[in-house]
Amino acid sequence: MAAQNATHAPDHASDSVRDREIESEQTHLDRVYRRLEEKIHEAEFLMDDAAKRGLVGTPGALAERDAQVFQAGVHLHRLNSEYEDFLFGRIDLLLGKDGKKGPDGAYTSVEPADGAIEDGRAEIAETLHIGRLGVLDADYSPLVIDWRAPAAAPFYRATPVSPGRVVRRRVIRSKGRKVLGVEDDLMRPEVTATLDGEELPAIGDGALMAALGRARSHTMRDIVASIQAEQDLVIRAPAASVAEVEGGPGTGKTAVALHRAAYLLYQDRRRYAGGILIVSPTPLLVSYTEGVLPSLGEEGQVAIRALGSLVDGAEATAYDPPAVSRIKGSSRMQKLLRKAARGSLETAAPGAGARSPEDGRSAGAGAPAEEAAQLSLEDLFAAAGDDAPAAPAAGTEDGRGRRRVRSPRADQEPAAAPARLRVVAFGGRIELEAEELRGIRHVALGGTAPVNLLRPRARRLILDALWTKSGAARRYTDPELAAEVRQGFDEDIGTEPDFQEFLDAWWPELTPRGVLAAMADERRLGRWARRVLNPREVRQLARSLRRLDGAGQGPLSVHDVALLDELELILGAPMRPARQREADPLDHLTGLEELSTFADRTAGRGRRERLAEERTDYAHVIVDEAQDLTPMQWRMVGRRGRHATWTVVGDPAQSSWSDPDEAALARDEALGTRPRRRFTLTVNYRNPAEIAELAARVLALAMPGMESPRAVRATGLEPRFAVVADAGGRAAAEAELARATVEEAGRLLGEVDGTVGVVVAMNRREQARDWLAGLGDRVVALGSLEAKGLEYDATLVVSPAEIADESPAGLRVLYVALTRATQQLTVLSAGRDEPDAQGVPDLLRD
Ligand SMILES: Nc1ncnc2c1ncn2[C@@H]1O[C@H](COP(=O)(O)OP(=O)(O)OP(=O)(O)O)[C@@H](O)[C@H]1O
Repeated sequence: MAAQNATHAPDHASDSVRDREIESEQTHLDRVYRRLEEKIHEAEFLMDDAAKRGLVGTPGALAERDAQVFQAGVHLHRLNSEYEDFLFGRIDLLLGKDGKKGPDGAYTSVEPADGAIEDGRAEIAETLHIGRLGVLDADYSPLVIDWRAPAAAPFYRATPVSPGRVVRRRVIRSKGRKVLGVEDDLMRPEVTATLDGEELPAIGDGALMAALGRARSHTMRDIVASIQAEQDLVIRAPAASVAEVEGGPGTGKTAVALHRAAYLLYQDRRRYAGGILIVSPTPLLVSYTEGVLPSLGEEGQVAIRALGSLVDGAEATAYDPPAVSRIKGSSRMQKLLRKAARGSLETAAPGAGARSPEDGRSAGAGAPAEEAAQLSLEDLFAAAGDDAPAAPAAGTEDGRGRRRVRSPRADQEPAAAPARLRVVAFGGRIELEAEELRGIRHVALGGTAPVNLLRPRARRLILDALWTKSGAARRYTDPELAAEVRQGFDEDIGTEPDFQEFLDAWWPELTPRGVLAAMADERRLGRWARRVLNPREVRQLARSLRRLDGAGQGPLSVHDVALLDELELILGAPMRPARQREADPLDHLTGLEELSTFADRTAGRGRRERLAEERTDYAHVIVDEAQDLTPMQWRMVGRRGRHATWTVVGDPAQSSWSDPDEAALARDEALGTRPRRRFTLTVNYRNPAEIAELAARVLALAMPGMESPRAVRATGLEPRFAVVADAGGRAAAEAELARATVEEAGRLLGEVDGTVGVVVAMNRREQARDWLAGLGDRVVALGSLEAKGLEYDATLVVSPAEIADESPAGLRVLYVALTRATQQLTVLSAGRDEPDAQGVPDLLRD
């Protein structure tokens, strides 16, 4: 590790030395900005020149102008903004072993030359400044090295144990164009190093501690100035395979995942033009982290999506109780959904859950009724339902604007997929009875092809059956004539609008939402789920799907979204004209000359969002909090990375999924046979030791034998234990819990400058929001599962026992709740927590 191992020279430097050092960094930063201004002028000149070329008017000149305007425009966008901390680091290096320089103008050797240190003294041979983007001076010497360039690696990797050429690492704090301060770590404290004849001073208390001590806001900051060596190994790992990263709470897994995305784009922008997908467990974590990549100069090619937003047109807003989540997440659902999709064909009415051509999503009638209904297909065709659920309202128009079949019984729920077909041909009637149609459907559904794509096959089988029944084949013995007559027969019948209408009704195009809605019917679901779910599970699942209307519209849970995605696969997407992905100008830019600005990134946002939306297959997939993905979610995410390389970060000790073995199988399937590289992060940068130690007690219960990460700092502030006063009766106890929660949250607000997170059991989260509404926006109420990945200056955990009892994974969820605080933690116990005399709840006692 770098900084926590780095021997940091205590700050003996006097104020004047500090001021002098700040001034010298200011001089360098001024130079950088002067150079940036020159580049802006260059780009403006190019734009101007390009406009003039356009006046010439020949096609060649116009094309050249377009290319030039494009390039110059990209440059301008990229230069026109100032970053906070644009320049954030510096390393002072010894002479390299081979004296060779790389393309960025820096010496490439990692090891110092023999004789670089003599008698404990050394001369600094090279000083490199590290920043968010690379900037070359007019003579191509490096003014700033991009943090992702190879020459910047020693800034992150050097440790006192293996310092390489680095003598001093400096973190520079600046805002806009002003340098505010510097923090140094000496990698070779035993060496007296000089630069231009002057001894190298060490200023400040070390950059890492300064970064960790900062108050937290509601958004995550990048850690580019203080990435540690074990984290850097992950960030820069080759992307050829799967990087699997494990580490306890606060070890920087999320931060590392985000920085890795930026690094990969820098390394090979062309390759990652296919897009990088970052999958997060909750929308809260998405909004917490989504500012990091823009601050690193990257955004366009990266889509950060919550698991509940991975399917276009679906957005999870509802929660399932743990028992229902377990059913919906289990890989048993694959089989059930296949049966439900096929079964829905028999029960679905025309339009029930059928796709609307405008949006490709659901439109249709209400929930299927169980009763049969008589349908009449005027004149030529007739169909009757015997097993028949919903059909659209009589006389209405369907989603395609066509006339619908009518139900003669006005008092009845509109019904049914037609079960009988009657046509007139060769001067007589030909009928296919319910049984025959069922047989045809059965044959058509043979195999595993997507249900919606089997309709042409079913149509052909029906025409075959009608032809056979007509007896025409026997009448025409000349094969050529027979074929001709048959062709005419198919065309006449097949193009008849009523026949097509029959097909729409008998083999409607199913939508994922429609099938999900059909599963809300417990009796029908019971049939489909035979030998897959037990009756209790059937009841729980059906009940949870009653949130949806007949067309499947209504609030979805995060687990429903994975089911919709699976159904999309089972049903098959309707044929849509292929859309070409828009070209992204960023695809063309590589190397040190890359500069991007906030203006650039926000200007292109709309188009970039579109780019992300169109993608369903990515070049690299990063899964955050991977321990929580259910088997069905792994299948959903896996489909988005069939040709991707992967980075998977997680912590088994924080898993809220109850069957880790089943999830591991699904994960293996998603990652396939790609080679894997494993990394472990071992240092907790979030929690002070006092909080980490308390959390470790729950870890010992949740996962005996599992090691906690080592906390990097201590604050001297022990967690506080508060107890809800005894009150007679349930209502009084609830009121007392509310009062104590508000009081403790208020106390924490008074003690920290930044944010306070109040974590309660999931079924209390709305309640807790109401309780805390008057305390302002520094305080946030969270259900236990929502706390995942987030952090606050102070955390109040309300009733650990309630959280632990919520689900079979409750202890691990409690472990997550206890590890969210960067400074202070209060645990509030109620009666069921069985607190001792000091207020320590039973679960947290030593
Ligand atoms: N090298 C670092 N320098 C400064 N801060 C760091 C560093 N590494 C991690 N942090 C900080 O530590 C905190 C925890 O990081 P992060 O959320 O990425 O951890 P995590 O492993 O994903 O945690 P969890 O598993 O609990 O979600 C964040 O505030 C992050 O900015």
